[in-house]
Amino acid sequence: MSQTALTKVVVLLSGSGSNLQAIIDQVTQGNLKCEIACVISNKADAFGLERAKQAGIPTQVVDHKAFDSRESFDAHLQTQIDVYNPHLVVLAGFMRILTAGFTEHYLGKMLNIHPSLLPKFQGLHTHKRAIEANETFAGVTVHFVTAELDGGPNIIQAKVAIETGETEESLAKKVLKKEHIIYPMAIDWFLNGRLKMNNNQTVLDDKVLNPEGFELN
Ligand SMILES: Nc1nc2c(c(=O)[nH]1)N[C@@H](CN(C=O)c1ccc(C(=O)N[C@@H](CCC(=O)O)C(=O)O)cc1)CN2
Ligand SMILES: NCC(=O)N[C@@H]1O[C@H](COP(=O)([O-])[O-])[C@@H](O)[C@H]1O
Repeated sequence: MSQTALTKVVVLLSGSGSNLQAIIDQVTQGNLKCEIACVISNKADAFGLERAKQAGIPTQVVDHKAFDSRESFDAHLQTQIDVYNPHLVVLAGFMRILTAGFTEHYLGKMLNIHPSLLPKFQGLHTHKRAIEANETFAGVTVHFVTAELDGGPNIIQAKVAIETGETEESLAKKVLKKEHIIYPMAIDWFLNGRLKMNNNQTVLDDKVLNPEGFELN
């Protein structure tokens, strides 16, 4: 009997790849039914590429510095991704702002994980900004990617208390533990057809979620 082809996922990253590793681990354990078709980084030295190689996953480097515009970088990146015709594109610490043409092409099938409780602290240096703002909580958001930077509809959020004496490093460590739980969860929901984006809203099991998304306790 022919085996049904696994749904294909392409992962984009720029750094360590611990979120990629969490996804790989869930695939290996049989909890995520998909094939990570390729891991693509804009940084040749991203350790996430090593993690992919150790897992036998094809890798590519598309160096943004080799292109004279965001548009040309994104256009090339898109052609490299579309070779795999993925069902889902996962940004796992991918540190390039993507142009509207690119995000429209993958609208509704591209996810990102962002280390803040969006819409608070869009952009960079989120933990430093949350601590300096005397926030009582920090956290992480998985969201659909749209042209609006970190503005796509939320899917899942997880909170982390900011404690006395918290540092960027200590907070990042606590938040990453939550990231490694909620990203595979969101990907599983998408691959099982439970999660969709409609009219710039997140729909889970045919119900429109609140703007915060599903809150993981
Ligand atoms: N159009 C969109 N592009 C991207 C989104 C998005 O939601 N819409 N998510 C980001 C991920 N991200 C935060 O979650 C993020 C990544 C990068 C930057 C940024 O300012 N990048 C700089 C370069 C920074 C560096 O190289 O260290 C840049 O691109 O000039 C902000 C937020 C991915 N893209
Ligand atoms: N703006 C995007 C962003 O800052 N994403 C963040 O980059 C880190 C990647 O870690 P990893 O490489 O170990 O998965 C994660 O904390 C993720 O939330």
